Amino acid sequence: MEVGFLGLGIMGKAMSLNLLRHGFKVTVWNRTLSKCDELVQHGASIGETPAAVVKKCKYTIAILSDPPAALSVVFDKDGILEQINNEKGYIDMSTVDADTSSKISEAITSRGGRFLEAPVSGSKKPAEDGQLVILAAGNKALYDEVLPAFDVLGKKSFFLGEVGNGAKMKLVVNMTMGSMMNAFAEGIMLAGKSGLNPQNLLDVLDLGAMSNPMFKLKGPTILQKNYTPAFPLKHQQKDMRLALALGDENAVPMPVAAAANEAFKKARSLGLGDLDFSAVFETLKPIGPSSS
Ligand SMILES: NC(=O)C1=CN([C@@H]2O[C@H](COP(=O)(O)OP(=O)(O)OC[C@H]3O[C@@H](n4cnc5c(N)ncnc54)[C@H](OP(=O)(O)O)[C@@H]3O)[C@@H](O)[C@H]2O)C=CC1
Ligand SMILES: O=CC(=O)O
Repeated sequence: MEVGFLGLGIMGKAMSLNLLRHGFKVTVWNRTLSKCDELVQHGASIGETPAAVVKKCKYTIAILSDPPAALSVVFDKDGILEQINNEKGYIDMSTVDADTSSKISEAITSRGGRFLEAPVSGSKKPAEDGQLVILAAGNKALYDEVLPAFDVLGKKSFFLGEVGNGAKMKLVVNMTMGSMMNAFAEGIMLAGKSGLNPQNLLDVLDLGAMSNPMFKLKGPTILQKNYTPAFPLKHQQKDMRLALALGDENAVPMPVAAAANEAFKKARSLGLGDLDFSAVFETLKPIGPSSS
């Protein structure tokens, strides 16, 4: 199977490598074109523009940072719309809001193309291991056709119906995750400041009802102050922002998520946006001379 792949960030690089490893022919494009070189060493071809990738490939997948990026590769010069037609399918796996996804869907389908949104749950390691959870919605026939690719990229794919449902599900999941990360960070800080050994807290949490892979993975790295990005904090804050807007539209009070969003915003204001989202822990430290 031949696929185009747009976006070689943390997720896109791991996912496209995974497709290559499993025998897919992959044509890659990235805004910073030099990032394609490593993929070429693993057998990928390069498309000079998103339009060139779509011209060459029946199916094109994208995973890009945010709504402006997702819209740009579709609508801008040399974008997808220049080559989309009734023989082509476009699959956007970026985390965006339902409105952005719907705009893209309308533009693609009005030119005869088929569209699927398919954001993913799972971070760098699950992407490397083909263990993502895929939250697809849109054209069901296209979903069925690209399942062989989803089976390589993920451990489970959901088809959630009309365009927008995948985006909404992803935002609900990440809103929950961002709130949990803040509670976890506060717990670790409180344990340490009140004279407990934070490692003991991790051990206790891991044995109880709150045990989960995220605490297991991020607890030790927070204690080591290792914030090498797997999921960049700026993207987690974008997801909180978009989830809060979804709450706004639906009149759902979300005080916990709103507080978590403020913490991520504070982290960004401290210059931590490119670090892992667990770096929100750093916002809990007093700024200036330490006090007891
Ligand atoms: N990392 C994670 O754990 C997960 C991330 N996601 C979501 O997946 C998406 C990608 O995340 P991730 O790979 O971590 O992000 P990165 O920041 O590592 O990569 C972002 C990608 O988007 C591209 N990009 C940014 N702006 C533009 C633009 N205006 N036009 C074209 N391309 C652009 C970047 O290109 P360039 O190299 O030129 O900057 C890069 O390829 C995000 O929506 C994120 O929320 C979902 C699940 C997990
Ligand atoms: O979007 C991030 C993730 O870990 O899922």
